[in-house]
Amino acid sequence: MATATEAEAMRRAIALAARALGATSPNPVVGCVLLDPAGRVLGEGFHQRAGQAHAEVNALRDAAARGHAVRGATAVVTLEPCNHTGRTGPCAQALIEAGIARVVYAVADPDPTATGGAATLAAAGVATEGGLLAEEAAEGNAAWLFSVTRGRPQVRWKYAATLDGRSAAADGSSRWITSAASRADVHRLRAEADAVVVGSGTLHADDPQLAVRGIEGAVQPLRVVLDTRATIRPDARVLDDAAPTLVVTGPDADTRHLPGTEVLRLPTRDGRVGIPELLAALYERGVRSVLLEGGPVLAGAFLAAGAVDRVTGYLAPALLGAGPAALAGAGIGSIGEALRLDITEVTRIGPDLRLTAIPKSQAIEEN
Ligand SMILES: NC(=O)C1=CN([C@@H]2O[C@H](COP(=O)(O)OP(=O)(O)OC[C@H]3O[C@@H](n4cnc5c(N)ncnc54)[C@H](OP(=O)(O)O)[C@@H]3O)[C@@H](O)[C@H]2O)C=CC1
Ligand SMILES: Nc1c(N[C@@H]2O[C@H](COP(=O)(O)O)[C@@H](O)[C@H]2O)[nH]c(=O)[nH]c1=O
Repeated sequence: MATATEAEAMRRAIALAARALGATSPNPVVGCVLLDPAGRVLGEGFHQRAGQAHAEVNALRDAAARGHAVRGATAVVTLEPCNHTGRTGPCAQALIEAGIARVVYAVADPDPTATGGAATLAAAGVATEGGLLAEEAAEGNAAWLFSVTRGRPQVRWKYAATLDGRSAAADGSSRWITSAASRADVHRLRAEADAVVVGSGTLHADDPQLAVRGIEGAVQPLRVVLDTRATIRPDARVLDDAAPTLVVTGPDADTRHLPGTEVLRLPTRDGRVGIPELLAALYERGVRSVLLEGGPVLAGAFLAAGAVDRVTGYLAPALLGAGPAALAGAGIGSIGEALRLDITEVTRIGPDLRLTAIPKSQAIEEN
């Protein structure tokens, strides 16, 4: 049984892991704390970027830098230590070689190429225990765990609307519905995502930049524009150098006006870029989480494709009475077909409300 000190160390490891959310894909976020037999912290670390040292190795280095020997110590890790040699060596082996006597981890590694660390540790005589604070640790790694088991990124649809559910005014103007505080909060969502996606409608109406602003050290997500016929103008703000951008078109789009822009041609469905094809291609590029920023037509198409996994709505205390609804054309005709969600969070942000919700079907699956 894990001790209260180990549980406290796991909470710290989960917090450490969260610091790198949005920066590690295609890898998970992982945190690690090393304890001596009396429960004192010897070292701690987290995985900061794909290709760089894993959490366990950083914690071992931290202990060494602090002048602490780790032989006989306990490693508390948010994810089962990996068992494979990828860009870095296997962590299970590193822990064994360092003389770690006990490993307590939260979540088993579902990645078929990396799994098996617990068995390797146990075979080497290391006392190994999984499942400590598993739910909290899994929530911290939700997008990665989701994507690795399904082979597509997890999609969070974000929208801003008035209390009567309008996402733009009747004349098409929509800047700004929500407060500056809410819009700043959206930049945190962008920073946590690997890619931010909009359709050509939003592109032409808003000329959005879609980069993370105001968060120091944030890794910029890939900006993705779904533009079947490549109607984007070369001077669109989304093509500036603040972050990488991918313009996704149908197979026959004329892109001669976009020299130097990365274009991905995908098959169409009903004359528009295919969403399953898009998600598969993004996964292939290492994208594990997508922030879908609109607009209503594209959001409806994602919903119809069964590809809305999280919803974050910012509701402003304003009424419009006309103008597009937040979501259009999702192919839902009767109340029985409504996608039912569980609200998992409600927070006041300045004058607005932020709501987060998860489809009921996924909540059942994940419990
Ligand atoms: N309040 C908010 O949160 C937001 C509001 N808005 C507002 O919404 C309005 C724009 O809305 P909207 O036109 O819905 O914008 P979208 O960004 O949803 O763009 C829709 C267009 O995307 C293209 N597209 C490419 N592939 C697909 C696909 N598989 N499914 C659906 N569309 C696809 C289509 O054009 P094509 O095939 O020709 O490329 C389609 O017409 C603006 O007024 C904007 O200000 C926008 C975003 C957020
Ligand atoms: N109007 C509206 C939003 N609109 C979204 O923000 C995008 C603009 O991004 P950027 O150019 O980077 O600031 C825009 O295209 C649309 O996706 N978001 C909100 O949080 N609140 C708002 O009231």
